[in-house]
This record gives sequence, C-alpha cells and structure tokens, in this order.
Amino acid sequence: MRILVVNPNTTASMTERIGACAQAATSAGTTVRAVNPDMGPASIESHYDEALAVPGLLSEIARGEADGVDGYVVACFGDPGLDAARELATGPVVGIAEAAMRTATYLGRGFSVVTTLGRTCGRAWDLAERYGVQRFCRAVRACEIPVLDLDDPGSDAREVITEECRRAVAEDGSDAIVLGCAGMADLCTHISARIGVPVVDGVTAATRTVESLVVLGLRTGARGEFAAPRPKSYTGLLRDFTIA
Ligand SMILES: NC(=O)NC1=NC(=O)NC1=O
Repeated sequence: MRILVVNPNTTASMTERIGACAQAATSAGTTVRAVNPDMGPASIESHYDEALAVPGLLSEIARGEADGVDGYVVACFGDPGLDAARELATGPVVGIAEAAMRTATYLGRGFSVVTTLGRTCGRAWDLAERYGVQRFCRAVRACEIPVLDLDDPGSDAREVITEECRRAVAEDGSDAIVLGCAGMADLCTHISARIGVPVVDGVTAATRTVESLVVLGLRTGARGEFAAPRPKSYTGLLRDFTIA
C-alpha cells in the first residue's frame, strides 16, 4: 500500500519530520511518501495562508493520482482543501484535524486542542463543529508559538507546549489532548509521558485511518458532491489545473 502525506506548506524540513512520524505509525507493507508543494506559504497560520496553500496541495494530490497512490493525508491542522482533494482522489483522503479529533472521542468524555497561534483557534472550533465533535471539545488552547519555531531545535516550543497540555488537563478536565499542528507530531510520545494522559497527533492518527480505509476497500463516494470536477479551463497561474 502507498500513502501520500502532503504537507501543504513549503517547509521541507517539516515535511521530513512529518513523513518520519507517519511511516513509523504504519504496518509492514505500507509505504509513506511525504511531500510538500514548491509553491505556497512557508507555514499556514491564517485564512490567507490556508487559501494560498490549497493550489499547491491539489497539485500534489493530482501527482499522487498519476502515480497510483492508494490514499492521502492532508497534513495541516486546518484540513485545507480537504473537500477539493476528495474530488480529485481515487482513494481516501483524511485530514489530520478530523482524524485527531475523532480519535480523541474514543478516549474519554472530552479533549482539549493545544495549537500554535491564537488566531488559528477559531478554525479549530469550526472544524470540531463541522465534524460533529464539538460536545467533546472542551477547549482550544494556543501556545502563541509560530509554526516554524517547531522546526527550530533552539526554541523552547516543546516545553511551552508540554506545559499548556498540562494546564489543559488540570483546568479543562480533559481526558485527552489533541496536538493542533502537524509540526508537533514528533512531540506526542514525550508530552504524553510527561502529563499522563493520551496525546493524539493528527499525522499518525490520519495515516492509520487512511491505512484502515484502504484495507477495508473504502474511499470517498464519488457519485455526487465528491465526483471528479467537471471539465473546465482555468486561466493564468492556474492554467495547469484545467480539467480536460
Ligand atoms: N494550527 C496550525 O498551526 N496548523 C498548521 N500550520 C502549518 O503550517 N501546518 C499545520 O499543521
């Protein structure tokens, strides 16, 4: 089985870390390839970034289709372009926020999301509502850490995030924590050991979800809303997205 994990931002070092975490979570016989587009934002921390990340994401999904990939992970906590990717992909497409939130609902009565910048919290709440898990989501907490600080070994990001997770357990009464950024994937085991509750990382949760869906022979229903886009031309910088 081949799973393509797409980091929609353009920071290759983050893609590499994400890919290593995803591959480590898979069963024998599953190969993960992690990629990022060469066009788009270096990190996704706003609606503007998210909008400008989607064309690059979709170009990687289209490339995966040409390569015959079995399933996809959208490795950004805003799940950008998830619905559009599902129209393009033959196999299942899972976003890390959806996978992490749904997984956390199996672990108790409530979870807290611990994420990067406060301005991304609204999106996390929107997604909890979209996915029907808002009654489980007790809080969305921001560490006020820029995404790319997670890629800086000299930053204190790991400690700051760990302490925010500890506060979430103490103050929110949450049974589990959801890490609100793909760049936190490699912190999951460390934080869980430090705070003593389950910590869910969306990269590994989404990768395992895709693996399970492929094993079960399941993929997005393609007869209605998620049918392939109708033939159409796109102009200017988007001309390569034309559907013949
Ligand atoms: N909430 C977030 O920080 N989301 C993210 N921005 C990125 O660039 N990757 C993420 O997962």
